[in-house]
Amino acid sequence: MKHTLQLESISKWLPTASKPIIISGPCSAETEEQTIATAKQLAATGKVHALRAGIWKPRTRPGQYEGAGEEGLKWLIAAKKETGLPVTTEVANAAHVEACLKAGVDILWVGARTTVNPFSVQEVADSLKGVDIPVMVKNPINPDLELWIGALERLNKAGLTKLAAIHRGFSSFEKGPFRNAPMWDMAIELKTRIPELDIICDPSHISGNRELISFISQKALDLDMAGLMIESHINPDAAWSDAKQQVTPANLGKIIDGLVVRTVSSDNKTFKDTLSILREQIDQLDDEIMSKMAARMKISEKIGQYKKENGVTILQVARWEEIIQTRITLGKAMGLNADFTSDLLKLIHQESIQIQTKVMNKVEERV
Ligand SMILES: O=C(O)C(=O)C[C@]1(C(=O)O)C=C[C@@H](O)C=C1
Repeated sequence: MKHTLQLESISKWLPTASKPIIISGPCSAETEEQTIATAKQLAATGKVHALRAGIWKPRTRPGQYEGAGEEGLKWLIAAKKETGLPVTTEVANAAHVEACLKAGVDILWVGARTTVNPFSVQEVADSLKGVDIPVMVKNPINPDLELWIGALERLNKAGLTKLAAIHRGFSSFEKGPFRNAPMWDMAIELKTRIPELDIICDPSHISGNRELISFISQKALDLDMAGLMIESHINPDAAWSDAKQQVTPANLGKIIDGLVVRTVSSDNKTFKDTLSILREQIDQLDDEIMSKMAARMKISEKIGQYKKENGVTILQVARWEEIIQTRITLGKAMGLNADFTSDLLKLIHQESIQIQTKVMNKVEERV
């Protein structure tokens, strides 16, 4: 589906920010002192472009710290006055939006648990009609790209053009090394479909663990994301929410210093020439892969016809097992990753079955 969003890039609405844009601050604004002290230390690093803090916290189970509420907005604005940093917080309904606009919050974000619900997103969008404020939209907790895009569209339809997406990873029942599975292909697909949309990565929520923040951040920058939203706290271990994933402002500075910022292209002539030679080689190989693939499918079609005439089933589990095992071994010997070979073969098998299904169901024309 084609998506036409009217967008203004972050460089227009955070003019002081150079790539990567860094948004940082505590998971939750806990007290006025903690909010202002964190903001001051962040500003002192000279590396942060906006201050974040959660005021209303959607928690999985009741009984956890659910945020300071409207009172916290005052602390955020006080921190802005002290540091000059624009401030941003999460909104989930019209009342939150109204309170933020009244207080003078600069940027809003819609959280993952809100993006999943079109009613809530619509409520936020409606309450922002006629207001010119940047809004960042976190991915929904479930890996549904259409829902993510749909939320951006709802806001865009309400007249908001200063939009960005935040990639914070996806919830899953199976627990992997990350708190939220990054599913990078989802962010890549979003960027491919809407190239003019800036994406900010939230390595704190993806990792759930401060040790992995550098790794995730670097990966995000190498996928050409516009910036990072990283949680920080003056005393992370004592944080009232998400303690394990927060870093001190000083450590945030170190993480940022350690990142390699690469550009999408280079003006270096040797680089350009070499890249174009290598790309030609890839074009050539892709041509060969495609024609081999087409030839393979033709044979599959013939097998389908032959099976049809002999009343034999399409699926041949033993043969397929044999193909998987031999090709994985072969691929490994050639330096190919076993998962890659297996995924590729699965796709080929699906298509092959599809082709044979068509053959089987084709009604022969009578002459
Ligand atoms: O060997 C066959 O019987 C085929 O139909 C070919 C093929 C394949 O594409 O390799 C397709 C379906 C079967 O499950 C197994 C293998």
